Amino acid sequence: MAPLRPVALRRSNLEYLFKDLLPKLVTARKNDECGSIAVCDTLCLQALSKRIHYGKFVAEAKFQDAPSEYESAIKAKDRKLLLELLTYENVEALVKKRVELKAKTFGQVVKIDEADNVANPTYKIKPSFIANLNENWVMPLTKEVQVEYLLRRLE
Ligand SMILES: O=C(O)C(=O)C[C@]1(C(=O)O)C=C[C@@H](O)C=C1
Repeated sequence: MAPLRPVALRRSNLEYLFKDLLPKLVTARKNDECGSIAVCDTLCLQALSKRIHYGKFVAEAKFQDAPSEYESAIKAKDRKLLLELLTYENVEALVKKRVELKAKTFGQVVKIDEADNVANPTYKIKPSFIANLNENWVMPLTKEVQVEYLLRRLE
């Protein structure tokens, strides 16, 4: 397998993270929990980075499945074609549904009344927000990693 070099997050991604995403998730206010917040943020970013960089293993499997198709796109340095080859829209739709279901399951605020009836479910975070985040940010970055990996695959 070709060496797995890290693919750096581009400035535009960092800008998106701090200017667009975080303000949608949190409210700025003074508090004394900065240390714990920084630890949680770091764990989240590490998990995201791991998920995104697993794209390299997926790309390798895709390459081994159809080496000649990928080789010609790699030799032509054709990013657009590589992106087309490695994209499976049906898989992406399934992943999106699964992410939303997981966000519903794990983000549910579990409340029962005195008669043990489960109240209408409410969520700590809107499940569709997480699903859209995955669709618009995590999957495109995973694919970017796959393209970058494949472009170096024949070196
Ligand atoms: O499952 C794959 O084939 C992947 O490459 C992963 C992934 C994803 O990020 O979830 C990325 C690209 C594909 O279009 C579908 C899904």
